Amino acid sequence: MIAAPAACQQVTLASLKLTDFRNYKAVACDLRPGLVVLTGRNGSGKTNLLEAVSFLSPGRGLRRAKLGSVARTDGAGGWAVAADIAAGEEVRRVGTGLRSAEEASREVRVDGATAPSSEALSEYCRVLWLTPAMDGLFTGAPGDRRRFLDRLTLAIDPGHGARVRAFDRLISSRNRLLEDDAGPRWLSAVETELAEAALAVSLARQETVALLAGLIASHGETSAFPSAGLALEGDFEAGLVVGRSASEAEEAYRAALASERGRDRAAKRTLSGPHRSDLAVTFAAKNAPAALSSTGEQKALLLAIILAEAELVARVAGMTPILLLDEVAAHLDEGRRAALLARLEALGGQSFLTGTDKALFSAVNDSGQFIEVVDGRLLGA
Ligand SMILES: Nc1ncnc2c1ncn2[C@@H]1O[C@H](COP(=O)(O)OP(=O)(O)OP(=O)(O)O)[C@@H](O)[C@H]1O
Repeated sequence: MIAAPAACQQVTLASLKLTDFRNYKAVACDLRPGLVVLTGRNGSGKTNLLEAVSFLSPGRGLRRAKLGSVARTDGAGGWAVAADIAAGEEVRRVGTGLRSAEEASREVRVDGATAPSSEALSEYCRVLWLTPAMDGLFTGAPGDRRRFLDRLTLAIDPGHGARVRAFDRLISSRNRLLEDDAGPRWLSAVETELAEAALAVSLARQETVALLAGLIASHGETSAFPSAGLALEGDFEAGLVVGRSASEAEEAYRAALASERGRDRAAKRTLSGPHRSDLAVTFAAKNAPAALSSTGEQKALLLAIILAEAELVARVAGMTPILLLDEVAAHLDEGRRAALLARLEALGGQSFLTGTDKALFSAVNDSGQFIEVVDGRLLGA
C-alpha cells in the first residue's frame, strides 16, 4: 500500500559528474532547478546525459542497457555517474557505476557509504523519462506496457521492484518444476508463494492506474494534452481479482494454478497470471484505443501520462521528480510547447529537455539553463 502523502519538497540535481560514461570521458557541470535544456547535433551525447541521470534511479536506466555497454568504448571498462542531490537545505552526494567491466551489478554510494542496492536511490530522488524509443509503446508488445506500468508504480511505491522480481522468480521456479515433473508437494509450495506475489503485483499496479486515471481526469479535456483513459486488463484481474477480497483472490489463483498444471506443463510455461495482463490506454475524447490514434496523438497521450505521473510522485512521495524529456519539444506545436513549459514550471522541480535546435526553446525564460552538447563536452554548464 502506498504511504500517505507528505508535504512536497523540491528535489533537484545541483551538480552532475560523468566519468567514462558512453561518449563522455570526464565532464562535470553545476545545475540549477527548473528547466535544463540540452541542445546539440545528432549523436553529440544529449540522450547519453539523460541516461546518466536515469541511473540515479533503480534499474538499468532509460535504455535498459547492459551495464558493461555503458562504459566508454575507449575507456578502461568502468564508468561512474555522481550527483549532488539537493532537497531543501540538505545536499546528498550520490554516485553509481561499475568499477570494472567484470562487475555484474552497479555500485551505489550515498555520502561515501555503499548502499545495499540501487533501490536505495528512491530515497533521495525519483526520476521519470520519456524518450523516442517509447513511441511505439501503445502498438508494441504488452510486455513493454507492463514494464512501463511497473516503472510508473515503482516511482510512487519503491517496494514494487522487489515485488516484481519475487513474482518473476517464482514463475520461473514453477515452470522449472513443471518441466522436471516435480511432485504436487513441491508445486503446491511454490504456487502458494506465487499466488501471494501475484496478488501483490496486481494490486500495486491497479492502485497506480486508479491514482493516475483520477489525476488525468481532474485535468479534464481543457488541458493542452489529451486525456488518457487507463485500465489494467487481463484474465487475472477480470477473472480472479474483481469482486473478491485479496485473500479470496489469492486462494482462487492458487487453486487455478493447481488445476492448470497439465496445461501449463504442455505449454512449457505458466499461462495465467498478472504476467499476462496489459495496460490498456484509450484516447478518452474519442473513446478509441491509443494504438489507433495518430502518431502525434500517441506522443501527446504519453506525455500526458508522464506529466500526470510527475504530479502523482510529488503528491505521494512528497518530492518533486526529476523529469527527462528526450526530443519531446520538436514534436509539439507552439501552443502545446508553451503549455508543456507551463506544466513543468508548475511542477516546481527540475526537468531536462533535449533538442537539436535551440530555437524550439525560445519560450524558456531567463531562469532556464541552456547547455550545449558537443561531442561529449558540455558548453555553457
Ligand atoms: N559506450 C560508448 N562509448 C563511446 N561512445 C558511445 C557509447 N555508446 C554510445 N556512444 C556514442 O554516443 C553517441 C550517441 O549519443 P546520444 O544518443 O546521446 O546522441 P544524441 O545527442 O541524443 O543524438 P540524437 O539527437 O540523434 O538523438 C553516438 O555517437 C554513439 O556512438
